[in-house]
Amino acid sequence: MRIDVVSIFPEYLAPLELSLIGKARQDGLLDLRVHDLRDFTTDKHRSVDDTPYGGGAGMVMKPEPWAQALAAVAAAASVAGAGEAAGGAGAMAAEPAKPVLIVPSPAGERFNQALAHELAEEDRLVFACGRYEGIDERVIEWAEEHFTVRPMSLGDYVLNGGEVAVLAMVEAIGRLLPGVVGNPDSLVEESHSDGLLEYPVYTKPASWRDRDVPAVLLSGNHGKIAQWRRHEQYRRTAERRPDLLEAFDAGKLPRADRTAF
Ligand SMILES: Nc1ccccc1-c1cnco1
Repeated sequence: MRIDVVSIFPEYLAPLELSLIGKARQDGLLDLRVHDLRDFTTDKHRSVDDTPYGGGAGMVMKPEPWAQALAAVAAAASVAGAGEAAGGAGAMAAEPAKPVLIVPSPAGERFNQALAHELAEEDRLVFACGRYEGIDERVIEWAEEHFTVRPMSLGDYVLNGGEVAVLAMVEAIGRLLPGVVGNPDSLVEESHSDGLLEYPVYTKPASWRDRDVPAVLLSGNHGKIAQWRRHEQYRRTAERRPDLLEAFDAGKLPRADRTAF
């Protein structure tokens, strides 16, 4: 997968050089490139924002630098994509699909684990990090010609820009790519992997500050352990995220199991 990120604070994305995602990049499992929006300005002040039409506080990001940056990214990525799609010299180059352009925004669709899995299937992703009061809306309209545009929110709260959201989304997506996580089994029993919260985990010592590990986990009875873990998932989800449990009430949770909540 190739990921391009455009930001006025490229150094904000430095954490993506670390740990799991950093190693995936070194191993060639993820081609992630960060671009400075100011490199696509033409004035001596490298300005990227201006006052909003209609008045109001704050500044709006100018359209032209974004169009220049996104067009450059689309062109660069499509050259790479076309090469792959062509299957080598001589073959007819297949028209690469339009990259997905994710625009982090409080006004976007809600990002979740299902979307992380969906986006992990894409060949290319482009992230546009807005700042100030946002990006001139005409950029989003123009971008539809070159991208599948998806404004996306991490949740109902306000950030100062899209970079933090990109860090979270790239980690959530990147870790799902083949070969990135050492043991793929560990991706199966995580919170939200099956729509429920994960069960509690314990390690040595078996007794710590007068608190004991649940006896079933020391029993060696794998059927009982699996049953206990599943029950804990439902109990936790009912307690902390009843909204998620609705989907299970509808189809996944046998009624008999509801007696415990
Ligand atoms: N508040 C924001 C401001 C700028 C870019 C993204 C966001 C955002 C994303 N998810 C929640 O908020």
